This record gives sequence, C-alpha cells and structure tokens, in this order.
Amino acid sequence: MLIHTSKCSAQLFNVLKSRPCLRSSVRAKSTLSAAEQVFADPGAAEFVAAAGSLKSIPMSQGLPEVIVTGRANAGKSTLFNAVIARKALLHTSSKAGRTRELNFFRVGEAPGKLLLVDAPGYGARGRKEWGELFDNYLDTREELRRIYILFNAKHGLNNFDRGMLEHISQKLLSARGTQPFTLQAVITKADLVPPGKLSEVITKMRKEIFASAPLCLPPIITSCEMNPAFGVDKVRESIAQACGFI
Ligand SMILES: Nc1nc2c(ncn2[C@@H]2O[C@H](COP(=O)(O)OP(=O)(O)OP(=O)(O)O)[C@@H](O)[C@H]2O)c(=O)[nH]1
Ligand SMILES: [Mg+2]
Repeated sequence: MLIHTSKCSAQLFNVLKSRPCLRSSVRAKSTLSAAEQVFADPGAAEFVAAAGSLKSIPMSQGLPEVIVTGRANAGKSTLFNAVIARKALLHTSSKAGRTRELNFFRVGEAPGKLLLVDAPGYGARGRKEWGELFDNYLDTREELRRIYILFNAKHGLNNFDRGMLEHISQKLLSARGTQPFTLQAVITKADLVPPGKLSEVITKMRKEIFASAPLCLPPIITSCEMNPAFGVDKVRESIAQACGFI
C-alpha cells in the first residue's frame, strides 16, 4: 500500500480534479443539496435484514433499492459505509470474502428513504451460490433502481469483471426495450495508484468497461482512504438520482 502523506494526498486530489474524464467525481453544486438531504442523518441508517437465499430476501418495503457488486475485496462494504457516513455499520475486512449474504440497510428515519443492498464479491474468492442469489435478486426485485459495480484501481479489470459486465448488460434491457435498472461503474482505491499514473490507469479501465458494457454509466472515481474521502459525494448524488430524489 502507498503511504499517503498530506502532500501526496494533495497531489492525488489535484490529479483527480484536473482530468476532464475524472471531473464527474468532483461535486456538482446544482444537484448536491438534494443528495445531501437524502443522506443527512447518518445515525438513522439501520441494518434491516440479511438474506442467504432467495426465500430469505426481505419483503419489499416499497422503497427504491440500489445494490453493489464487484470482486471480493473491491471495497463494496467500505464504500456504502462512507456513503451513509457511518464507520462500521457494514462489516469490512482486509480478507476477501467478508460479505456472504445480501445485506439490506435502510437510509433515513423509518420508514426510510431508500435501501442500500451490500452483496458478496464474485471472482476467484466468490462462490457459485452467491452468484445465484445475486442473479435471483436482479431478476425479481422490482424496487431495484441501479447496480454499482466496483473495480479496484490498483488491479484493473480481469476476466471475471468483464464477464460480470457482459452478464449484467444482458439484464439491462427488458424484452420491451425499457430499462428496469441502470448500471454505474465505480473505480475504488484510487489512493493505491501513484498520482502520476492515475490518469492513464483510469482511461484504460474506462475503455475496458465501455467495451464490455456500453450501457454502463462512466466510472466515478473514489478513495475511502483519503481524508476527506474522495468521490463519495458523487456516489451519493448518483444514488439519489437513481432513486428519484433528483
Ligand atoms: N487503500 C484503500 N483501501 C480501501 C479502500 N476502500 C476499501 N479499502 C480496504 O479494502 C479492504 C476490503 O474492503 P471491503 O469494503 O471489506 O471490501 P468488499 O468488497 O466489501 O469485500 P468482500 O465483502 O470480502 O467482497 C478493507 O481492508 C478496506 O479497508 C480505499 O478506497 N482505499
Ligand atoms: Mg463486503
């Protein structure tokens, strides 16, 4: 892991801000206030349920939902903790394979504004049954508004990632040509790439994502290790928009 001195963080932040293709990660003032309102009360967020099988997926609460996916250890649970501004509502670990069920979290005071759904990772450390559970959820959940697919900036995309992008792409359009939910890419752990290489790394990942999933929304770049965390406001804004608050 790179050690990030404040000078290094400042340099990284400048790279992130200056690149046109990364500018989407910088605050969009016009829409931020609505997103800020949705996530204004971190203390009100609550764990709702865990589902290890299709049968145990909780009844819909009529709230819009977004789900996260990505290879094991991509930073899925950490990102959702950052989004709701809670340190450890979701369990994270340096060991891949920490999240093993679909975990539902309510945002906002009951009855709530929306649900965040944390999912187990896929790839070499994933399991077939987790993939089936994830697919079942996508195929049946009418409240699903957007899938967030995360890629570690340090590792780039591998064949599992490309396969997952292609797989989800097939579900993005219904037989009638409508889009029941959308797909948003997120590049995590930007702090693990040397600032001088970040633009090149992100440009390459962006092209690869588009090649496998042309309908995927262009990546939001994040780092939850930077202080303050980078790009999380943009993810909040994206969730609020997907769920109809903007
Ligand atoms: N350097 C750095 N580390 C991060 C970042 N985000 C998450 N991590 C670390 O990456 C590790 C994995 O994070 P998790 O959030 O548990 O990852 P996950 O994708 O939920 O993992 P599984 O549940 O096992 O699939 C933890 O040690 C986190 O602290 C980031 O932006 N930068
Ligand atoms: Mg996790």
